[in-house]
Amino acid sequence: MDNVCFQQRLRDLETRVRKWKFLKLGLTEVRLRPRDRRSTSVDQKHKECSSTSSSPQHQRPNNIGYLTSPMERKFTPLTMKPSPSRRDTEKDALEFEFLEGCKKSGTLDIDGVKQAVDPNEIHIIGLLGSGSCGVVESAMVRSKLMAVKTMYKNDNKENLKRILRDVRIMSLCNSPFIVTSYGYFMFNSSVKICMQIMAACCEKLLRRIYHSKLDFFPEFVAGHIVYSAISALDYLKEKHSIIHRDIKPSNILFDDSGNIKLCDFGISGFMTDSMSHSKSAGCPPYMAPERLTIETNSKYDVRSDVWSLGITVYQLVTGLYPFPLNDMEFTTLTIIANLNLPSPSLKKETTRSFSPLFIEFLDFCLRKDVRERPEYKQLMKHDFFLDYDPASGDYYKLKTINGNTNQVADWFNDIIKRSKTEDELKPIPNTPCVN
Ligand SMILES: Nc1ncnc2c1ncn2[C@@H]1O[C@H](COP(=O)(O)OP(=O)(O)OP(=O)(O)O)[C@@H](O)[C@H]1O
Repeated sequence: MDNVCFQQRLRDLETRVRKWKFLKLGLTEVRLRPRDRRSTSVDQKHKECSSTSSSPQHQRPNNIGYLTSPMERKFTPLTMKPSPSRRDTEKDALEFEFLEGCKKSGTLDIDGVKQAVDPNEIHIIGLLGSGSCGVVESAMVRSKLMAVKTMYKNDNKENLKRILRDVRIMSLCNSPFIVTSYGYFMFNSSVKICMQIMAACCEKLLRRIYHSKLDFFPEFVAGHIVYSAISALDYLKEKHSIIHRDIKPSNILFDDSGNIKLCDFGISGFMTDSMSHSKSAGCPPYMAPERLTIETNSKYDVRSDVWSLGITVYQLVTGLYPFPLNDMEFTTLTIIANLNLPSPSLKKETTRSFSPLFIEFLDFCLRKDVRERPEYKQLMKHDFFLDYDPASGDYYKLKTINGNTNQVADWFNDIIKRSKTEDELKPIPNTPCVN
């Protein structure tokens, strides 16, 4: 290998590792900062209620830096700090969008009625989950049970971008396969999105199943997940030119009636020419090979989400992440990105049997070479997808065979009954720990 080629390869590898480390250290640190945790208290919420009028630009930054470990702070070179005289126009635009958003803050659409709600009327009941950007809690607002996602604003531009994207996209969407937003509240240092409450995400369900030694997701549930997720992703693409970019088990939710919906648009992107041009971080273990390669990671399309859905479904039906994780993280990404190494396939699965249609469908989703991977419209013509389409006769046949009106709801409620809530927090070996 000549020297130029070797140097290029080294830079490539270094960038990939830095991206993953950034996600794991940087964003996770933000989630765990005690200062942020404190601000979830009811007192803090009340303090913030009247704070939307003052400009966030005149505030002191509420954190010292994005990477918050003392080591990282100590060694941040001074030259990395932007000069105060140089204006960051993108950040100014984001702050402006934030202030504009404040105008609609507090107007909730509850059961078709738009109403001005005071933040004091949010009565938190308990924690539903937490992610890299905030916490989700159940709450009662004017007699309506809802999920309230609180995201903390800091001085970091990426953090602000992420919050605004989540708010904007949640407000735009109107699909039975996407969690409904009722509205939001914007404060100086945090944002709350009020949304439809769901019963559990696939990640929690998988943990319950694993620790209670139950059977992993059956094929028919995987079929409903595929149908709902692809319908949601196709809606986002066709109606709003949006690519999700963060498909993984924790972002696919079930309600008690067996409905399956997508959530979390914090790192979604708007596409131009059907391509995404942003390098925003996603969750590396679920990222498509083309997103892990330096030459292509700034230009990719919806087929990257098809890959992430394939990995997610593979994991749900087998209980296993299909790549080795017990090695260095870097090695996992290299195996995914190497097109010469084979893709995972349910064909090789020995402990459970799946229909040839399902195996073929997942093989299509998991084609490493993006040029060979189908887009949504092609997947929607596949017989496995059509079997779960309510407009197709086969779906109803499936229901009658089992003499059951809602098999997914029955399966879901049975898992909840036979497993323990505390298992939702226990990780599964050899599976990415993303929340
Ligand atoms: N509407 C909802 N109803 C019930 N639970 C929810 C709802 N939305 C989210 N959750 C729970 O909260 C968890 C975290 O939510 P979310 O993924 O939106 O946060 P996040 O900070 O954007 O996370 P990350 O980016 O790490 O995926 C979810 O995995 C899910 O378990």
